[in-house]
Amino acid sequence: MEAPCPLSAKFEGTFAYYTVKDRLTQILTKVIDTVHRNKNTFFEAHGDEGMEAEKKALSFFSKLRNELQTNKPILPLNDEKPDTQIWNQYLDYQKTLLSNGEEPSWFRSPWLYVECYMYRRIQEGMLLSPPISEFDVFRDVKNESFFQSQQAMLALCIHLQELKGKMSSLSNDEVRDEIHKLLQVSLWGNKCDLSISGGQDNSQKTSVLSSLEDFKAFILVDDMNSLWNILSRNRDGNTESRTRVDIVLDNAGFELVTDFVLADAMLSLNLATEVHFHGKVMPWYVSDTTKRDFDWTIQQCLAINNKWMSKCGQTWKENLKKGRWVYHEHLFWTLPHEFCTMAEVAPDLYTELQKSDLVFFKGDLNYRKLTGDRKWDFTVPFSQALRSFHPAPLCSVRTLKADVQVGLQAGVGERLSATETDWMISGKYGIIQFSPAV
Ligand SMILES: O=P(O)(O)OC[C@H]1O[C@](O)(CO)[C@@H](O)[C@@H]1O
Ligand SMILES: [Mn+2]
Repeated sequence: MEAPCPLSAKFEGTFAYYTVKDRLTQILTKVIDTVHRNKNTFFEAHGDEGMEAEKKALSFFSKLRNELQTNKPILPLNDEKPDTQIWNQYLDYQKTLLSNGEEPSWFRSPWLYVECYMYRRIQEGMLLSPPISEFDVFRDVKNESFFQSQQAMLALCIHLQELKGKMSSLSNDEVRDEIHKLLQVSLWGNKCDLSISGGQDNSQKTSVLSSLEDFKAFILVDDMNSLWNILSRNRDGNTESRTRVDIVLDNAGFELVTDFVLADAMLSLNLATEVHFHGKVMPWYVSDTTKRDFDWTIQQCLAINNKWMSKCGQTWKENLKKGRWVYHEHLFWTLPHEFCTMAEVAPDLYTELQKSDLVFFKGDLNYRKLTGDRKWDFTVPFSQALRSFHPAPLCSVRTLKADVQVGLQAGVGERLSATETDWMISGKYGIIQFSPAV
């Protein structure tokens, strides 16, 4: 079967249209404010050169915002990074999809492409403004969101330490229930992204643990039992066996801490022997995790004046040191490509994922890339929408913030659409959706 067409702002009135029209502009405006607000920092670090660079970056971003608002053609990139050519080739490819000499543009091209492109252009703007090129324009909001959700993180860290304290006395069923709880925490942690909120505070203020039962009704696809079948193998099996779990990370802040807690529990409860994390090589979709965010978060937890949380930070640091946790970077995660092209575009990454026993894909954007961000029917099987992307058994853990969803039972999507117009974009609903390797 042919894949349906990609979502795009050319369909007026859709969420894609609204995102390109309003939310992306709002995010660019925030970027401009942030660069401006950091003027003194640039001056202190680089003197007049820093001031010049700030001006340069500001004029770049204002021009970019204008291109977006006036639906200008998508331009090739002008920097010299390992992915520059790939982006420019992708633009050429997008051109081949159009007829009548039409050019790829913000409101006509696929939403996934233009939205990713905006973040890559922000990166280009910084790269072309030395000496402030390394400045992460989203750093301040990411840090802020970490501090805003500290109470919720603390509750989680206490829960984890208590769990570890009693784990030797837990039955298999109890271990399963505990890991299912932490999976759900990691799912609802995905509500906290700063892209859907246009960069506004969207942090978790209360403990999610106590609300899990109430939230259960909002999990539209619950494949947790399939995950347990994989994870419990290590626990039942002989001590020689290895179980590698990969987590393709999404947002820093509260969500990242939920992922750390899940990863820690999987190791502690003997469900996994190693956890591999995959982060972004550049600031991405406002709150996505970069290496700096990853290290910074662990460091913050470690240094905090609270014994439960600092114990967590300490363990996580040791896990990294001992190779039980491994951090990976790959530029494929910040390309506009659907994941079904990974084997061709990034064969090394595909091979890496093939080594895994279970790959978690956190968040909405990963789901859009898994399914190609296309207008699939709600009941199309997940494995079909993946279109031959099957490096390993995989699982999407995502709250719905974009209008793409597959693998629902017949009638569910229609029933929700009839009663709640925003069910696909509000973040209220979630999925834990599994696909075995085929
Ligand atoms: O952090 P997540 O869960 O990938 O969400 C990113 C957000 O950005 C979008 O991709 C569009 O701005 C939404 O679909 C989603 O709300
Ligand atoms: Mn994100």
